[in-house]
Amino acid sequence: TEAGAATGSGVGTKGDTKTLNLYQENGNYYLSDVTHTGTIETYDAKNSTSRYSIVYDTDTSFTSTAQRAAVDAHYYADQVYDYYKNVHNRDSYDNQGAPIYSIVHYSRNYNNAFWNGESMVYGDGDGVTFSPLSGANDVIAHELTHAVTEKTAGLVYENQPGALNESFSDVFGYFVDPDFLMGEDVYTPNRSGDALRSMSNPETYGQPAHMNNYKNLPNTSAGDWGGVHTNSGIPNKAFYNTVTKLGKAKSEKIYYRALAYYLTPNATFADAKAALVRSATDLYGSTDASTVSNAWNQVGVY
Ligand SMILES: CCC(=O)Oc1c(C)cccc1C(=O)O
Ligand SMILES: [Ca+2]
Ligand SMILES: [Zn+2]
Repeated sequence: TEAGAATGSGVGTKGDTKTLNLYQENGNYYLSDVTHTGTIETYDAKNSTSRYSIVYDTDTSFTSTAQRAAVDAHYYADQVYDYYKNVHNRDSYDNQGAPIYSIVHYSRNYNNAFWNGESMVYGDGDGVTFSPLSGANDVIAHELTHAVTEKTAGLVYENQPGALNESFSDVFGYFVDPDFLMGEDVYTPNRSGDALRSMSNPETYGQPAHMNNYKNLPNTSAGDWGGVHTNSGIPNKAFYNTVTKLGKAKSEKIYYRALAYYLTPNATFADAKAALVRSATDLYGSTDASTVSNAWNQVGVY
């Protein structure tokens, strides 16, 4: 038969069955989703950090244990692509239909996920701190939003702009997975009810929720570039204050507008407040804008 799009199914990291968009050629079925402008493709690093090969099978069902992380990465990449297209009319992270690449089984016992400038990369976790990191849609949304941020505001990954970079990734993680926990589905598989971060109560996981507790860490790798994963608790709490008042529909338009039109690479928390207040004014007027302003006042950003 002619090569082209096919539909299949796979078993994810939680043992659940998911429908998959595939590409069929010469009797092989690839994790290559050709239903959008750019393809969405999923690769396997096989515990290496430099050699990847596209995941494929000789039939349309991806049910092996080794394929589970790839099934989730592929399915959730499509879900996050659809979120940005359907809600914000943004065609992939560059708004020009860039292909989206995911790499799973990166390294060994790797408790990390990251955007490497062209692909989302997921470790398998060590089974204690994390289970395979592609198993949570808020993680995929977080990573792909790093790519959106890079193509829009370009928030520099250090100090306050870096903490904003992190926060915007968590915020769009909320919009795709609307609960205030981040990474809860892959964090500590042997303990329930906890998470990597909490946006409603950042302090639960050691993050500040107010400027009075801003942590001045060194702008080094060891200092997490001025504590970008620590100080993001403050803008995350401001987001929590905003979305609990304005709701998801208004908040996602305000946050996307600020990210795509107003924020600049060296934005401080005060700049982010101003950008969000301006976006709220543009879209919904002064009452909602003052709600946003108060949300930031409450975390000590005046
Ligand atoms: C919610 C996703 C997330 O935070 O991924 C990271 C992990 C698990 C470790 C180190 C960095 C990141 C990141 O993407 O910032
Ligand atoms: Ca979540
Ligand atoms: Zn991040």
